Amino acid sequence: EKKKKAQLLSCIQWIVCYPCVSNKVVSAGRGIFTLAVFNQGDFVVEYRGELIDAAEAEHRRKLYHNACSIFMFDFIWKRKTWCIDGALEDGSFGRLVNDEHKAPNCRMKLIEAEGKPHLCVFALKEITAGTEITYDYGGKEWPWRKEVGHLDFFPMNWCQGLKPIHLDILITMKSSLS
Ligand SMILES: C[S@@+](CC[C@H](N)C(=O)[O-])C[C@H]1O[C@@H](n2cnc3c(N)ncnc32)[C@H](O)[C@@H]1O
Repeated sequence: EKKKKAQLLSCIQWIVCYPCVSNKVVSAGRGIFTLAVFNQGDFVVEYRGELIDAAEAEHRRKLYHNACSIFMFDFIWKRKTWCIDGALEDGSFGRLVNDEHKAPNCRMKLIEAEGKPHLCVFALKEITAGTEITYDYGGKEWPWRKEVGHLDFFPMNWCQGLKPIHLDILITMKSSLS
């Protein structure tokens, strides 16, 4: 168990954040690139933030600018909608991983640890050093997939009314990831 936890922590330190220039759309903003090799199935990074319920998430979406709402990750856990609010610039990397729906190298999974849900990114295949970490944000027609190019061109409030994401794999772990 200790070894597993140490591995998870060191994985996180292998990741570095650069302004994103490698994405097809230059204005993807920041992206997360790995400095080390990840193998298929490896834990890569956690999408960290504040765990809130659906009512609080709805309330915050009304208050937040789109640029903050985009960091609110809705998901279903124990038959209810929950949200990890990653709007705060807390220096964590998971919230900065960009979307890739055609050939993502990672996927998001829901992990339950010590009775709480955690959103964790796992490698779908071997990822070589220097590669941008990406996962598929899910079903929505995200504006950048239409290659619009910049957040300023996105319609107002397009973040509101997004459907929660069903993450189909649930792993239960005893120890916390933090
Ligand atoms: C959760 S944030 C990811 C981190 C973001 N790149 C940043 O710099 O803060 C989601 C935002 O990143 C941008 N983004 C994510 N994936 C993208 C992609 N494939 N192409 C263009 N922009 C993308 C969009 O502006 C989106 O609103």
